[in-house]
Amino acid sequence: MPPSRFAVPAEVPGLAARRIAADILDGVLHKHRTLDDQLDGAGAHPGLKSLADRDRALMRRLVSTILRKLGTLGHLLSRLLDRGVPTDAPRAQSALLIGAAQILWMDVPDHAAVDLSVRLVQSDRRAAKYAGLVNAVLRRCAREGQGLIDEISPQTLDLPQWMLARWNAHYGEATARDMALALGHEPSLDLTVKSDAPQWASRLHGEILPTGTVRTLLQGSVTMLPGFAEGQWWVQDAAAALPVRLFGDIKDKRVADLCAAPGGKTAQLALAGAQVTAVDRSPARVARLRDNLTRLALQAETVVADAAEWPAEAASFDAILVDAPCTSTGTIRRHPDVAWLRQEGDIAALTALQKRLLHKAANLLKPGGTLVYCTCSLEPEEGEHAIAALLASESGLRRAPVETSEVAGLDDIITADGDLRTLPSHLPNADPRLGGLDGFYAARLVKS
Ligand SMILES: C[S@@+](CC[C@H](N)C(=O)[O-])C[C@H]1O[C@@H](n2cnc3c(N)ncnc32)[C@H](O)[C@@H]1O
Repeated sequence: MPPSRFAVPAEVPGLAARRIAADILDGVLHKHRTLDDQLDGAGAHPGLKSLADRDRALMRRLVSTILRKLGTLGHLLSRLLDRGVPTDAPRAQSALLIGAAQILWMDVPDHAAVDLSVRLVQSDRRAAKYAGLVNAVLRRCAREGQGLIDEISPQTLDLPQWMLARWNAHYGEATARDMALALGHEPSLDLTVKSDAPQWASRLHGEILPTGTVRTLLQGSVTMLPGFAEGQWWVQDAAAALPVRLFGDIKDKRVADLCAAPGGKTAQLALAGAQVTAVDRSPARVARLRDNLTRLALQAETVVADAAEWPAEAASFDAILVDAPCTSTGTIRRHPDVAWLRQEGDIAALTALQKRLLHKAANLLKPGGTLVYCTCSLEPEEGEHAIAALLASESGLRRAPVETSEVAGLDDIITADGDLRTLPSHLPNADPRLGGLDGFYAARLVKS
């Protein structure tokens, strides 16, 4: 990205945030780059450094909203544009998406949304000729957009059709529809606290979920919130906090966390008093895990390795967690780019890796030890089917079904086999922003 793009003097307030939003959107939609990659770390958009916190939060919300409503926006723009969205100028497309999303779902005056999108195209060589079109279409969107959306069922448009078809087949159409509906809402911020949840719920204007997670609607940078710098909590979806609970009492037990970074579950294991070895293949992510543990004042040994090939001694761990890499379709609420970046063909490659990791875990586990396998995927191949295949091939393992009492009485998240299966539509709330869970699967197995 040439720096001259953001070095425009005396820029109109708010334009830099929209320009960065357009760049990041192009990154997801046309360059296959994840949001996380473009927002943090070495690959982060260079213009982010000069954005004020408020503009940065607005930009993030804008991009997330567009990705969450991409099918609806595509439908709407096709109704408002006689000849379709211009294909010879990506900036015209992103300016239309950005303008329409602000008009329909964000607290931005319509005239400002239109004006900023027109400026976005005017400052792009290829898109400048579409300034008049963008102006006219967005004005029409302000007048007619909501009416056009009310004519359709937007939630089923806002997911790739291959994904929706799989969920229809596995969960049934009614549940798949509820899941799609839940994914349309901006999620809460979920925190795992080290202790004294009531105090943190009160200080962070949140509530305590039955499972102990503190859930709040606070927005903006988490690093500015009370308790972050003091290491009193970490960000972790309420569903992601459940698999580690399945180990029960692990104080002083030797535990391997085989896909550990950035360390949300490692932190839970360390907090519970386990002697944790945290393994992850990615050096950069292990560095982040170490930083997180330092902030939280928790200890774990860290190893950078392919866990499936890790040369640790067989039968040497009391407990093993495999939080396997997966398609992450359960995290679309928090990572709406996942819906558009994933392909159905990704599932097969990931299930092959999950299988290798599971067999390694079975080998490293002591007799009598407990293995917890989990993924943040809604695809049965990465959950139920993976465990069925493992149990069929490893006769020394048996399932230890999860009891309702272990998950705060939430019986609808336990399957007939006794595994955990959380869905985005679970834990409903009258205020949808306070409801929902990431989609997780977890199974607990014991070695004889
Ligand atoms: C779902 S994330 C883990 C999240 C983590 N357990 C937490 O709670 O914060 C999966 C992790 O697996 C790591 N990974 C992928 N393939 C791996 C392999 N073969 N061996 C070890 N780690 C691997 C990725 O780098 C990624 O950090």
